[in-house]
Amino acid sequence: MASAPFISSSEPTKVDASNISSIKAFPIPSSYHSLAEPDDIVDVTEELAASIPVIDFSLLTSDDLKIHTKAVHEIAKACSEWGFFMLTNHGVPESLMQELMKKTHEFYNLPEEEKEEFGDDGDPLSPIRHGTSFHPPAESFNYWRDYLKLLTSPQFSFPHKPPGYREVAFEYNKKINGVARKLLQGISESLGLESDSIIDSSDSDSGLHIMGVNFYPPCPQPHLALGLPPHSDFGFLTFLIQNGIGGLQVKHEDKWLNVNPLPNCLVVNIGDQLEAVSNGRYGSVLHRAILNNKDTRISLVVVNGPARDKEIGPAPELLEKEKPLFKSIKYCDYLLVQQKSQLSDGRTLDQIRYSSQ
Ligand SMILES: O=C(O)CCC(=O)C(=O)O
Ligand SMILES: [Fe+2]
Repeated sequence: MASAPFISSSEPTKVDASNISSIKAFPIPSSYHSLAEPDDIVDVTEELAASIPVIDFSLLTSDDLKIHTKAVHEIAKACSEWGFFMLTNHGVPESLMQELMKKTHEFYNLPEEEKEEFGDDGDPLSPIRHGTSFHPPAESFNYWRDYLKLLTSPQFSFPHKPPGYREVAFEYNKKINGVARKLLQGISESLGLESDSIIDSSDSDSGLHIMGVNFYPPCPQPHLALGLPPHSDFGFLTFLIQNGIGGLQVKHEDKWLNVNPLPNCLVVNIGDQLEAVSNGRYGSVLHRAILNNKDTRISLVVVNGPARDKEIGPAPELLEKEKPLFKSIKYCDYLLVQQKSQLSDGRTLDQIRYSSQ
């Protein structure tokens, strides 16, 4: 079973506040003090953040070849220079995203005992996992978030409560899968591959897709703790939405940048499988979630990926002129490696990287 969902229980620590002059004086347990250098979170460059690429999805899907080709070039640039971008005009209705956030709030407002049946058993391939922190068995710090992780493809698994949550998530997931498919085609083209090359070789239409719901309550000492530590995502692409409260930071040119998404956009980042397929051309971006002491933040990610038993490695077409940087490995085995990794060991991808090229 999961460790007790400590965070969503109303008060992390009972303290007599009558003679405390600042919220910062509330102690959070030292096991949450993962920010070794607290100044780290303010060392961000707003100027660079303003140039985060924006991709207009409607141009990618245009019937006009010139417009489509230009969009593919822009994707190539965003993926190779940044590893993430904001996707606008994606066609996922705003009302659907809002309803999903509303239902997520309702889920987290359920009494703890109502969520017990979904407790994380530690198996990354379990259909529904509810828990707290990041990878509880492998980490040396606790992280200030509760999570829900769902296998949404090939079979759609989702909690049956609160009423309507499953249905709205199903609809959202279907829409995101449509966007993900088109984007993977554009990305294939941007690598000089056939449009369906990545989809076909990874059987991603029957792929293992995972939805993650992150719940970050206000943290009394946000300068000491993190919601999520620096990590890269394991799949091809991650699609993120949030409830209007910021907290996502990405590492770019060795600096942490705050991501302030445009209204209704999808924040997309490259994951490990795409770095492997592209033989390192498109880097899987490091990112993390910081905290605040005022508002509950919710983010929701959909990670699409190859079919569980497909062996994934650099696309053979790319290896005609260059050596492979990564070994091929079955997707489900990669997920197990990631799950077992100590976070301090660096990126999981390094474990399948050829040592000297
Ligand atoms: O909450 C966020 O902004 C980041 C979420 C994330 O990186 C993840 O779920 O993998
Ligand atoms: Fe992530």
